[in-house]
Amino acid sequence: MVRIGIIGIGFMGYTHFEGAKFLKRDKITAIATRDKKKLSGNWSSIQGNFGPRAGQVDTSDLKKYEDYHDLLNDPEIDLVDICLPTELHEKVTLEALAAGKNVLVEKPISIELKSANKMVAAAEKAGKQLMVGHVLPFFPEFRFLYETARSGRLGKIRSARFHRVIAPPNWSDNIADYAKLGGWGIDLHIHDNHFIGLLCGIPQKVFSNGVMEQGLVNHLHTQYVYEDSELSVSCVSGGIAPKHLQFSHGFEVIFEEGALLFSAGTFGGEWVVDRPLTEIAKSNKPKSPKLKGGSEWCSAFTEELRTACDTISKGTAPEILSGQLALDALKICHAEAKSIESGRIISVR
Ligand SMILES: NC(=O)C1=CN([C@@H]2O[C@H](COP(=O)(O)OP(=O)(O)OC[C@H]3O[C@@H](n4cnc5c(N)ncnc54)[C@H](OP(=O)(O)O)[C@@H]3O)[C@@H](O)[C@H]2O)C=CC1
Ligand SMILES: O=C1CO[C@H](CO)[C@@H](O)[C@@H]1O
Repeated sequence: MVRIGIIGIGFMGYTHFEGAKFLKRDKITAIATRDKKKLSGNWSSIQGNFGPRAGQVDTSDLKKYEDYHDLLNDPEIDLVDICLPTELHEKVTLEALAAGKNVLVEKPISIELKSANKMVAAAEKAGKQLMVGHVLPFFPEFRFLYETARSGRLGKIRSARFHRVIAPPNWSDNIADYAKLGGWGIDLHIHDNHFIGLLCGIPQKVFSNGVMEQGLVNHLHTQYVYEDSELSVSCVSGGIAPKHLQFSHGFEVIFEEGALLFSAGTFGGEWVVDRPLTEIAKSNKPKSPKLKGGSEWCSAFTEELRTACDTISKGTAPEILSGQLALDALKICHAEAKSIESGRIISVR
């Protein structure tokens, strides 16, 4: 059994906690929160932009720490799951690695490239796993797309178009702090850059235009430029949507032998799947493929945690959660900001 300790009980801490309930072998055994109410199980202040409001949680079987350093020093923790605000990712990751722990840290790895590089290097030096919680590939529709591309069943990808759009989030002071989070061009859109990197590889260059605010990307349209000039990849992402367009994401991917389409979001507080995953192969009629993974709101997080725990027990990190891919996704974000500012195509590498 891999024993997991969560640091930070906010939207993501709660989401990971719920996701972990569906793990068979591995378990959350400890939490660290500064909030006495949360230590006693009253998590009702937590509500993010998907999933239900948290309520009363049974914390009786858990080790409970008010100071996260005590969790880091607990020899009975195998994996530290850092669900803290982004500005604390570097500090707490380095502390956890120094304490001899394997780490799963929420996305984005950091907003600064220097700090992300430092984290990846520290994990290598410590001989511990640094995994970054890029959960998108664990969402059933995205997983299906990724697995279809890997299998070659529909041939090569010719065109891929993604979108991820939100209204400015407000479930905590931390998440409402656009500037501290690096703008939505990092905080939100890094999901797409990570997934696109996984699916199509890291692009050579990007060309973006969009809305910069306070020197950071708020909303953008990006064209990803690959050596293979026949591969067209683009994405629209950002945080300029109106209040009741809380969240929306999806894709249209055209392969040599077919297409996969998907679009869904939270509109006016309701989760709406406006285009369920649809496969249109060759001259076949559209069909809805059977999807893997659970159907709970937090199932993708269960899969992410299962993969992280398997990494600890097997010792090999999959590309999906690797610190390096998370760092490459951040490099794309920085290149996009430069492209918007300069009006030029910018090299990513
Ligand atoms: N993968 C995904 O889909 C998502 C990822 N995220 C990422 O997850 C991370 C956390 O975001 P989210 O959960 O929404 O944020 P929240 O603000 O909801 O939660 C963060 C928690 O961290 C703890 N915390 C805050 N400041 C400090 C501090 N100075 N010292 C110690 N603990 C602190 C608090 O927990 P406590 O009260 O327990 O001390 C707080 O509730 C971010 O990096 C964000 O980008 C966010 C949303 C979705
Ligand atoms: O997916 C997400 C939803 O929006 C949030 C606000 O940008 C992000 O932090 C998060 O990763």
